[in-house]
Amino acid sequence: MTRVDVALGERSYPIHIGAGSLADAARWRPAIAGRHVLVLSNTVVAPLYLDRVVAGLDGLDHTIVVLDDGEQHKTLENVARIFDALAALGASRDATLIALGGGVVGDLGGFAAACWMRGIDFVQMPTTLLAMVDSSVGGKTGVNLAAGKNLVGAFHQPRAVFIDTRTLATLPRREYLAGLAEVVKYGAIGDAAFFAWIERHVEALLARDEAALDEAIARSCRHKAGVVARDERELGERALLNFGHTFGHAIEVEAGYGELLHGEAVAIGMVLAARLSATLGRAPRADAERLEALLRRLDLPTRLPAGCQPERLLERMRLDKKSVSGQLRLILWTGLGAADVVAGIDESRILAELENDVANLA
Ligand SMILES: NC(=O)c1ccc[n+]([C@@H]2O[C@H](COP(=O)([O-])OP(=O)(O)OC[C@H]3O[C@@H](n4cnc5c(N)ncnc54)[C@H](O)[C@@H]3O)[C@@H](O)[C@H]2O)c1
Ligand SMILES: O=C(O)C(=O)C[C@@H](O)[C@H](O)[C@H](O)COP(=O)(O)O
Ligand SMILES: [Zn+2]
Repeated sequence: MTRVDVALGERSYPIHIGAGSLADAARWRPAIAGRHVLVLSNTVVAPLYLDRVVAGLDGLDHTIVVLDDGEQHKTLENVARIFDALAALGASRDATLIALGGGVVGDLGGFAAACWMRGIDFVQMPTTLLAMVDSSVGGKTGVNLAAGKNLVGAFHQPRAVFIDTRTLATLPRREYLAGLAEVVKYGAIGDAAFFAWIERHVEALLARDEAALDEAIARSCRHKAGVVARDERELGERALLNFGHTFGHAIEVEAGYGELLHGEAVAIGMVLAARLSATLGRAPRADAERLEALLRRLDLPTRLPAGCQPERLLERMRLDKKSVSGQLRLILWTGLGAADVVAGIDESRILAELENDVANLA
């Protein structure tokens, strides 16, 4: 079992990484303070793993909410469903919400926990690679609107994160690869040595080799925990974790929620950000090519899907949460392992980069 701590004063919490932890209630049960527990999951994960968690809730009053599967269900309507279930349970302020599933369940459950009685405890039990390396850590919670990704949300840190790496055995390949995109992101934005490690371990990662996975998850969690501890509310450095996301979120919404996975859209977005950095003379083009080559080896998409309209993508990008007074701010890089926040980019340069991609000129 590996432990990584997120150091946030009185809101500090541990991330426990290891095989089999869901069935080991003695390990996670101490994270539950009160008598009331709501377990949130979805129609895919619940049949696989819910019984392990429920078996550990002996003596507590609990209820279960099972969401329909998919990004299109990360909605305010489903948050309201959770409130109804908490009300029916009679959940008081010392209640705990357990989010058992991928990033959709975690983001949505965390947001419901942030709102119920102005904030109750929540515990993350991530079951996708993406949720293990990224969404279960750091306390960004929220839901999508038709207008854009994660537009409604709150910062609300979990009490603890329990990563049972054994659950990855049932994760579909496409979902697994999407998680690897966020792993690559950590190397790209701040850890060139980790990037090189991923390059050397592509085959092991594709084969879901246990040792390689443990290393990738632990390094990713350590990276994110450090950034969150230094900048919990994204006033500075945390924005770098959004590398590829201004493009990526716009692509995700334009494609239609659930069509392109979050990690896939981020992969395309990171390549666009890297290429734009090169076009603006901020970074070597060879580094953009190296990033794209790695993502391709991981069988991730790196170019815009057919039918994407650059003008529409740019319009969507303007609603990005990093914009200030309507002015876009993008995470670009100066090369592999070094990203920064850039404001004041001429929008025509961004549009041209999108058009190049669509025309496959790159
Ligand atoms: N809060 C954050 O910091 C943060 C970070 C990154 C991404 N996100 C958000 O996370 C979401 C994406 O998360 P995701 O990629 O986990 O998607 P997801 O939650 O939709 O899960 C992916 C798919 O895998 C299935 N699944 C989950 N665990 C499984 C298992 N062990 N075996 C078999 N199937 C399993 C799910 O039912 C779903 O079909 C997006 O909404 C994104 O915006 C949030
Ligand atoms: O934790 C963060 O900070 C991130 O930006 C991590 C991202 O991978 C994640 O997709 C996050 O949900 C995006 O946040 P948003 O603020 O752009 O909605
Ligand atoms: Zn992301």
